[in-house]
Amino acid sequence: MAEPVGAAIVGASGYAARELIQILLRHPGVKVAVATSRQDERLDALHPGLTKRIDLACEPFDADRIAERAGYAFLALPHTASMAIAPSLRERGVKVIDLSADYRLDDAQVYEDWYGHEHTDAEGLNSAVYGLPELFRQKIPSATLIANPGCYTSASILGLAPLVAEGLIERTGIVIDAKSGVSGAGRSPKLNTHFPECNESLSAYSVGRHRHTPEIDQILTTASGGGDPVEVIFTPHLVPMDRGIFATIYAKPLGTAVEHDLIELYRSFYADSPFVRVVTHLPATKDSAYTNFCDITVRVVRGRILILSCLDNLIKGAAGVAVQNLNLMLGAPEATALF
Ligand SMILES: NC(=O)C1=CN([C@@H]2O[C@H](COP(=O)(O)OP(=O)(O)OC[C@H]3O[C@@H](n4cnc5c(N)ncnc54)[C@H](OP(=O)(O)O)[C@@H]3O)[C@@H](O)[C@H]2O)C=CC1
Ligand SMILES: CC(=O)N[C@@H](CCC(=O)OP(=O)(O)O)C(=O)O
Repeated sequence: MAEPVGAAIVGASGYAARELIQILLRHPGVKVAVATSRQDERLDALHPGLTKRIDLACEPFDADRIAERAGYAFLALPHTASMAIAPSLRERGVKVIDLSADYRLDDAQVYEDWYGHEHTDAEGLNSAVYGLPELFRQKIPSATLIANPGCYTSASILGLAPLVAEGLIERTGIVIDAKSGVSGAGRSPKLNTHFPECNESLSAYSVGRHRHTPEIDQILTTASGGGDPVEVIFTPHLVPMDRGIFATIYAKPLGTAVEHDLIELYRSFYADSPFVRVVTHLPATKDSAYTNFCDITVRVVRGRILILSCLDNLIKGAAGVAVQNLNLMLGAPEATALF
């Protein structure tokens, strides 16, 4: 049997990193060979809930040491931290799957406008492939840098892609009312995710200015085949639950919409996508929690199309899709280690 490929987890103490490690520990073709952290700790001390033991101590980030032991690096870092180190890995031949937002937007100026930071890796931005396999499966195997999608973004894009690809809805005025569990904000404590602040409370945030807006617009415009930009009104909410994203999406059809036909369209659009479940019941976050599934259904109400889309933010929204991307890059079955 071939030797497993080495993988590095950068930012090993975070939530997305924990899910990645958990998934990779059951991957037959991959060995977690390096974990880097600013914390001098063992992985099992950082993540006592891992269901399989891993005997690995974290080390400070060092591109040379990663390149010696790993062909692939997952960057589970905040945005700006990823683009500060991705070039050093790629120069050494390490393929990068970046979970942050640093390589998702095509245009450095749009990144600067929405993230408030200058983009410092133009070459990376040009070569990155957006890692949503359901739309870009053909491009991923040859990529050397994957821009893994955001969690709200995946739920929203997967919910809308069949309609924009078929030109069935108006391209502007699409409303995405989205909710996230608190783990979506990461493990580092912040005031709004402090228990007494968010427990027993539901709140909207970043109204009209959430950074996932241009990402959703960009990918849906591509999925529509180009032309006038698709524009969404995206409103995120924080919900006092650990995990899960739920997006309720409203779109105006260009002709008469028939629910049954739309369900058939979605089934056919995702026929080759093992992790999109087009369902007829109303989905709930509990049904996709801890899985790599995105559950979607469609309704027609008073002439509007409603799409309900939900997934686990840490798995289908982050670590699970990252492993889907790795599998495609390795030429392995896309679902390896994910069921
Ligand atoms: N949480 C979610 O649902 C999703 C998250 N993402 C994205 O994935 C990435 C990781 O998210 P998540 O795991 O939730 O975040 P966490 O805050 O849980 O973890 C991020 C880790 O990055 C390291 N880190 C933090 N700041 C810096 C810095 N300035 N320089 C270097 N390293 C730093 C820390 O690791 P250490 O202390 O070990 O060095 C930290 O634990 C982010 O870009 C996030 O936006 C994407 C989709 C969904
Ligand atoms: C609840 C919460 O705070 N969620 C995060 C999104 C998590 C995510 O997908 O972020 P990236 O685009 O950085 O990968 C937010 O709204 O910024």
